[in-house]
Amino acid sequence: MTGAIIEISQLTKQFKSKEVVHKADLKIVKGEIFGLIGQNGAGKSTLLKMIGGLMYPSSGEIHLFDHAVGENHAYFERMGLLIEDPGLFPHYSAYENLDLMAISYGLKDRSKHINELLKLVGLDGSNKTKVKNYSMGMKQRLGIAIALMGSPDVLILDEPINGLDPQGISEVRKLILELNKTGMTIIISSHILEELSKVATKYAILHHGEIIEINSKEELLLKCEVRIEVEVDKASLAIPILEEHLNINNYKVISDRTLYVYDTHVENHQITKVLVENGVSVQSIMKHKQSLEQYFLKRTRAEGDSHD
Ligand SMILES: Nc1ncnc2c1ncn2[C@@H]1O[C@H](COP(=O)(O)OP(=O)(O)OP(=O)(O)O)[C@@H](O)[C@H]1O
Repeated sequence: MTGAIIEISQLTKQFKSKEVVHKADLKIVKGEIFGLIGQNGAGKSTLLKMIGGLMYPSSGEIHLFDHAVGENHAYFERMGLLIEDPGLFPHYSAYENLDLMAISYGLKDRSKHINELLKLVGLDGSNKTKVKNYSMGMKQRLGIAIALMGSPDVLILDEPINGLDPQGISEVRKLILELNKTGMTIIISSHILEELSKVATKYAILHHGEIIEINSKEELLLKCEVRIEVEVDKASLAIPILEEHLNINNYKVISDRTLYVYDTHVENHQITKVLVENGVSVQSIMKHKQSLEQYFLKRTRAEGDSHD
C-alpha cells in the first residue's frame, strides 16, 4: 500500500440491472478530509455505505488500515458513520440518546465518555434538553457524537450540512475542522462543492457512479482561480514589459510561451496593447474565471447525462 488507510479498487455496486457505483478507485490518507462531491443520485451514499461496511459491494476490493477487508469485518469497527438519519430518539435528551448507544457498545465508563463527547460536539450546555427541541444543527452534532462513540479512526459523514441553516452549517463545519485537528481522518460528501471546499483537503467528483476526477485542494483552486492566460512568442521577453508598463508583478510563467497574470488591476486589451507595441506578438489572451460550482457543473456536463 501507499500510506493510504483506506484504499478501494474497482468497487462496484449493482442493484438488479442498475449499476450505481462503477469501478471506483480511491486512496485516502490518514489525517485527510476527503470530500466526495456529486449531484443527487450520483452514488455518494452507496459508495460511503460500502466503505463504512453497511453494504456489500457487488465486486471490487476494500483495504482498510493496510488489510484487505474480505470477510473480516472487524476493520469496519474503526469507522464512525453518519449516513442518512442518525436515528435519534426525540423524547430523550442528548445524554440519554448517547447512553443508549454506549450501552449497545458495552462501554464501561459510560458517563465519562458521554460527557467528553457532549463537550467535543458543543452540546454539553444542552444535554438535558429533549432532542425534539434541538435545532437541525444540534441534531446533526449529536449524530456526529453518536458516530464518534466507538472512538473511530475514520469518520464518514454523508451530506452532514443538508437542510441546515447558515449557523448550523458553520457549527458543523467548525466541528469537522476541530476533529480533524485531533488527527481524525474524515470523509464527507456533499452536492455543493463550494461548501465542501471550506473543509476538504482532497476531492473526488462522483458522476453517475463513476469517479471522474480527484483533486488536491491546491489543484482545485488552480482550476478555479481568476487569472489572465497569455500566450506569446517568448514569455521571457513579455515579463519585463508587463512589469515596467503595467506594474504587473503577480504572475506565473507556465512555459516558454505561456504566462498567467493574477493582478486584477489590468484588462486583457491593456496587456495585448503594451506587448504588441513593444514587439512581442500575442497568440492568445483569455480571462479564466469560474466559481467552484461552475467548475463542478462544467466537469459533470462534460461527462454527459445519458448514463441512465
Ligand atoms: N437499495 C437500493 N436499491 C435500488 N436502488 C438504489 C438503492 N439505494 C440507492 N439506489 C439508487 O442508487 C442511485 C444512487 O443513490 P445514492 O443514494 O447512493 O446517491 P447519492 O449520490 O447519495 O444521492 P442523494 O444525495 O440523492 O442521496 C439512485 O438512483 C438510487 O435510487
